[in-house]
Amino acid sequence: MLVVAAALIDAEGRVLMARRPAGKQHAGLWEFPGGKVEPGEAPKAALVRELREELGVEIDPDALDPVAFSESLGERHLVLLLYRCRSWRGEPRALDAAEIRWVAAGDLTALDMPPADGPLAAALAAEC
Ligand SMILES: Nc1nc2c([nH]c(=O)n2[C@H]2C[C@H](O)[C@@H](COP(=O)(O)OP(=O)(O)OP(=O)(O)O)O2)c(=O)[nH]1
Repeated sequence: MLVVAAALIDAEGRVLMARRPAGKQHAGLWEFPGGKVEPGEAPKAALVRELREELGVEIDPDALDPVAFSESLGERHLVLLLYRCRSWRGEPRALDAAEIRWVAAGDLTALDMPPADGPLAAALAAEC
């Protein structure tokens, strides 16, 4: 399963994190907004679509820069691609998540996250 996710970074260098809603796998854990790439879909196009659906923001695919990827061998083999984004249109809203929060880069690794996210948060924090 290929999953794309974004670190939206604001002017203060904080990262937007989303808490997974009840009833879903990893409920209550903090994740980077994003979702599954559909068959035949380009990764960046999938991420633009997911951020529109989940946060109500519009993003130019050219504003997405790859940061790192990680893999997790759970029930399903997951490959998670993380992109960085510093510009978008609209104010992010929690349309899908239980909650969204701006988090200082240095505080990211303290959040409870799905297993695949830890290495990505560390890579992002090291660059910010
Ligand atoms: N969006 C996102 N998903 C992540 C992260 N880390 C991680 O393990 N995942 C997993 C959780 C899910 O199994 C999958 C993303 O799928 P999703 O959020 O589109 O779909 P879902 O299973 O929650 O719900 P559904 O669309 O199948 O109903 O990737 C992350 O940082 N962001």
